[in-house]
Amino acid sequence: MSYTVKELFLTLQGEGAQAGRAAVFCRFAGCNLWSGREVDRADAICRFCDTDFVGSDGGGGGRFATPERLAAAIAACWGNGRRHRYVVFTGGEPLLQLDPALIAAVKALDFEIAVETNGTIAAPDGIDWICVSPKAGTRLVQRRGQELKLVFPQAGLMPDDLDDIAPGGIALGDIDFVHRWVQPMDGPAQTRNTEAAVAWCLAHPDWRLSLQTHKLIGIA
Ligand SMILES: C[S@@+](CC[C@H](N)C(=O)[O-])C[C@H]1O[C@@H](n2cnc3c(N)ncnc32)[C@H](O)[C@@H]1O
Ligand SMILES: Nc1nc2[nH]cc(C(=O)O)c2c(=O)[nH]1
Ligand code: SF4
Ligand SMILES: [Mg+2]
Repeated sequence: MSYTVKELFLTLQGEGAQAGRAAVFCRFAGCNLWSGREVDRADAICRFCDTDFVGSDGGGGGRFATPERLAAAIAACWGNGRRHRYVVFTGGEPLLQLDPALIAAVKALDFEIAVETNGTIAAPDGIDWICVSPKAGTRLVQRRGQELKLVFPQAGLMPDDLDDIAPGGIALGDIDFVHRWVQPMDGPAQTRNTEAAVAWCLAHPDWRLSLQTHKLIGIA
């Protein structure tokens, strides 16, 4: 299988429980919830996306013919050190492309593997850190992982709606995550959304605030 990558870059994970950790970001092209074209945004299932994932023209992007070639590009992006290697597969929707062969190839180069997914596709085995960010109007297929990161507020998918599906603490029935975050929706109402997210966490201490810290400090 070949892989289409929008961009590859070394930065700090900006969000969630791994915020501040050095990581190679492998941003796959394409998503199942939006074409990525502005003309289609209003009709998309996911309408608030902050990311350009169309094509393969970003820094380090391209078509990779084999898992070994993509893994080698990820390792080159990291540099020489073999310790604490960390790759975050994102997109677009990474689970459209991330497969067992690529997981094995980056593992062979000593990487710990994380994924940022919308939760509509089951994750393959072998991923060390699964962050699911569910989207209103979709079925939550990937219901376990390390973190659940809800972009907030989303009409039709408030944290309460998840409780309705399966009440009772962090393990919500078969919805089972170690951490639960609300992340203010970036966009025109960002300030108001942040205030609302703070208020939510104060009233619901089982949820924590995730800020997009890379945006705060002006890195990718
Ligand atoms: C661009 S998405 C790519 C991964 C995957 N498709 C997903 O949605 O989880 C990466 C992360 O950014 C979040 N995100 C996207 N647009 C956002 C926005 N406008 N404000 C805050 N977070 C956003 C997503 O929910 C997800 O957690
Ligand atoms: N620094 C940084 N951290 C991130 N965490 C999740 C991101 C994403 O777009 O998936 C992201 C991103 O785009 N940049
Ligand atoms: S699911 Fe993720 S990549 Fe796709 S449009 Fe929504 S936020 Fe963007
Ligand atoms: Mg991002």
